[in-house]
Amino acid sequence: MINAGVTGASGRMGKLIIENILRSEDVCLTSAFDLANIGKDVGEVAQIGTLNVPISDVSDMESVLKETGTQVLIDFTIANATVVNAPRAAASGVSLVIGTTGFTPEQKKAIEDSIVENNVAGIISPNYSVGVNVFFRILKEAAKYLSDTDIEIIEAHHNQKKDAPSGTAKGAAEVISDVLGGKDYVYGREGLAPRGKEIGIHAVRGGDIVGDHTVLFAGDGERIEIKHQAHSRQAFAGGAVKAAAWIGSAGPGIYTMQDILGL
Ligand SMILES: NC(=O)C1=CN([C@@H]2O[C@H](COP(=O)(O)OP(=O)(O)OC[C@H]3O[C@@H](n4cnc5c(N)ncnc54)[C@H](OP(=O)(O)O)[C@@H]3O)[C@@H](O)[C@H]2O)C=CC1
Ligand SMILES: O=C(O)C1=N[C@H](C(=O)O)C[C@H](O)C1
Repeated sequence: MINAGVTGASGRMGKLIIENILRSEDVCLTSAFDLANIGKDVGEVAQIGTLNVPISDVSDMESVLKETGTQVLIDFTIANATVVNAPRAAASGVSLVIGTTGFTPEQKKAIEDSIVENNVAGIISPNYSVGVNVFFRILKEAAKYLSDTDIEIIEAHHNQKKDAPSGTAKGAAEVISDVLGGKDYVYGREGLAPRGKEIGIHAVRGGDIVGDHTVLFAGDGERIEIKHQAHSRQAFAGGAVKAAAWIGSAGPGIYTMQDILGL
């Protein structure tokens, strides 16, 4: 059994991850952190019954992780918080499953460095669903044969999402760019904006859309659209708990969802 903590425990993803941990035979909830509801039982906040795990203030992170024997921290918060909290957990010898998106390249590198320097295991993935990771794999194949087409990525999410474009859209662009030997990205277009060889990336925000990603390869006289749609956050939460079970028994290093899913 792996002892897991959850940061962002009162958030949309945090609450669902806690529900998934309760159903898991491999992962056990030992700690929870957030900005609000400090001291309240995390199960009561998530409206799933008393769990006897209080929500702790992140300022007490090191002592709480130690006292509770937490081995893996699952973090779905916001980039500016993760870049501070994840290295603190790593320095306490705790492995990391990071779902937060919106990092700058420097923030992502700082977290990766903390994983390596502290000899823990860690994964930073913009999307823990099986489907999106298969979608990435399909994009890698498609890009090999469609290098002459115009490539556009369109993502749509709910109106509460803070970062844009999504981490998954940026991940899709990276997969394609790697195959094509490096591409420039253009985020949206306005005014005089003739198309070049870039990958266009476009973000739509509205209502309760869970997460749609479409990659368009448009050529002369034809086009291919490759699309993933999440119907429920369960697709992400289930994957994050699976990753925690895997990371908790892995050796030190930085891993990907491809490693965990065997893709
Ligand atoms: N990788 C994946 O598969 C997925 C990734 N995500 C990403 O996960 C992140 C969270 O998404 P979501 O759950 O929808 O967002 P929410 O805003 O619902 O949840 C985030 C939670 O983190 C809390 N928080 C903010 N700052 C801190 C901090 N310093 N310490 C502890 N807790 C903090 C927030 O508190 P408060 O509200 O008070 O600010 C909130 O409770 C986003 O970056 C999103 O893009 C989402 C879905 C899937
Ligand atoms: O904020 C969300 O909701 C989501 N964020 C992730 C992202 O930015 O790619 C993953 C998913 O699409 C939902």
